[in-house]
Amino acid sequence: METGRLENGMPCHNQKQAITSERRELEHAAKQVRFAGKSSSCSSTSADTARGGGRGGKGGGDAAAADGQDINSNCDIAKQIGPQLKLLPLNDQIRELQTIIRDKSTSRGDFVFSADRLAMEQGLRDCCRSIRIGKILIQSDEETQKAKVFYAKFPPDISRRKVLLMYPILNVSTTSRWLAPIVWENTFDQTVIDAIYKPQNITVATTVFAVGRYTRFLKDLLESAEQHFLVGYRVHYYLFTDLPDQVPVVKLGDGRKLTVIKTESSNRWQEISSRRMERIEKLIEEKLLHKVDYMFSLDVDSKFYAHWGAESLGDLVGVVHAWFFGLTRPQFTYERRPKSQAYIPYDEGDYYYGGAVFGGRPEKVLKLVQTCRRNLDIDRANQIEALWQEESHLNKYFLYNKPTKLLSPEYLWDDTKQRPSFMKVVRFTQVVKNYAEIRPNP
Ligand SMILES: CC(=O)N[C@H]1[C@@H](OP(=O)(O)OP(=O)(O)OC[C@H]2O[C@@H](n3ccc(=O)[nH]c3=O)[C@H](O)[C@@H]2O)O[C@H](CO)[C@H](O)[C@@H]1O
Ligand SMILES: [Mn+2]
Repeated sequence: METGRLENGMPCHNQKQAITSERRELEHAAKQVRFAGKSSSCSSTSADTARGGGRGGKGGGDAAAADGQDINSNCDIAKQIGPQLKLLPLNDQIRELQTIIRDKSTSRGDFVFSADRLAMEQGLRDCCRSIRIGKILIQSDEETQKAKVFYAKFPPDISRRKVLLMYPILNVSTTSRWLAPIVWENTFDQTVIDAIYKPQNITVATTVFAVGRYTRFLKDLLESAEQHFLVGYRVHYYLFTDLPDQVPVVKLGDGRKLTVIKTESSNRWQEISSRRMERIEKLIEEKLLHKVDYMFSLDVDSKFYAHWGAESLGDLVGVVHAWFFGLTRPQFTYERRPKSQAYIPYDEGDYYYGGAVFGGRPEKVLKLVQTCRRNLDIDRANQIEALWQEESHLNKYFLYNKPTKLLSPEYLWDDTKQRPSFMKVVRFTQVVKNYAEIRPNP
């Protein structure tokens, strides 16, 4: 991609309009160059940061490189294509224009003025009448989930030309194929949601496991939860740990409770993570069924950064894993060995769900954890452990028992991953951790 021609060689017939200031704007707008269907521009210097860190060395790196929404992967693509591709960084002028058009108080006139400058096409046509413009529309195919060119019209000699790629429109999907909502910022009205749930005086049970050295995450998780997680609602934390002495004292808000449950340790992290299923099963049967309205299971190595409210509640709730959002089926790290109960063939699957967050009504979650626990037992008897332990089994369960509500990666981000521009808020994130230092085994 090359903009030099715009400033130097491009024949501009309408010289009167191409006054210096307009040219400068054109230049600035041209810097908004991005990939169609990709989220962000990037500079080559950020290309090597934040790759696959959250997956403990298995599977994640490749996935990150192919992630359509990942700012870093744009740079990887730039590297693959070679020096003939130039990515221009987002600058303050563009940010200013974007801020103006998103501001509720912007006047109609200012909106049109700024939107025109961002869109650029008319400006280019006015300025440079001989410029040839092509269009391309790429979307994921509903069936195969692969990128599909729906429409393309280019000048016939495009291969010989310098191409300025601009103004992609990026959409995130807000419903699944089975019409379950996918919760993103701006897809819900918090006032309406609270008006529905507050009068019901609901209680939300929340299970957290902190075994061995993972107790160190408790303070940040609980303190940030008190600031952001279902604030104003009754929340009952059930904290499973082998080290009750290490549970920090955290001041809880009104109507909020914490119960510590002593649990066994294990010398394998895979076991600790997987055994959550049977422990949650027992807890639901003994304490939660018909007593609480909703529940969540959360990873402890996490932190809340922003509002997580009643918009997250539903009969059966799953969250789209940050590293796999926007990827296609074959790239998901499902269990691929038919011998495992978690097996999912390459031509099946909807999303890759994170094991760190799931929830719903207790009776629905009970079915989920029972099924996963049974399948984990069968696998154990057959001496096979699914690639991502209970997360693999959870993905299998959600394939045949579709969640009624999906939370977007805003609800399960990863601190090692750069936030793409279309994602307005990070609500809950996996914190950076040194796996070798905190886990009982490699
Ligand atoms: C973001 C995400 O979806 N993470 C999932 C992923 O990797 P993660 O790397 O997030 O797994 P992890 O090390 O955080 O383990 C999952 C959870 O098990 C607990 N724990 C684990 C080890 C230990 O020594 N002590 C302890 O308490 C703790 O609550 C932790 O949050 O895959 C795991 C299964 O392999 C789980 O499904 C995680 O939820
Ligand atoms: Mn985790």
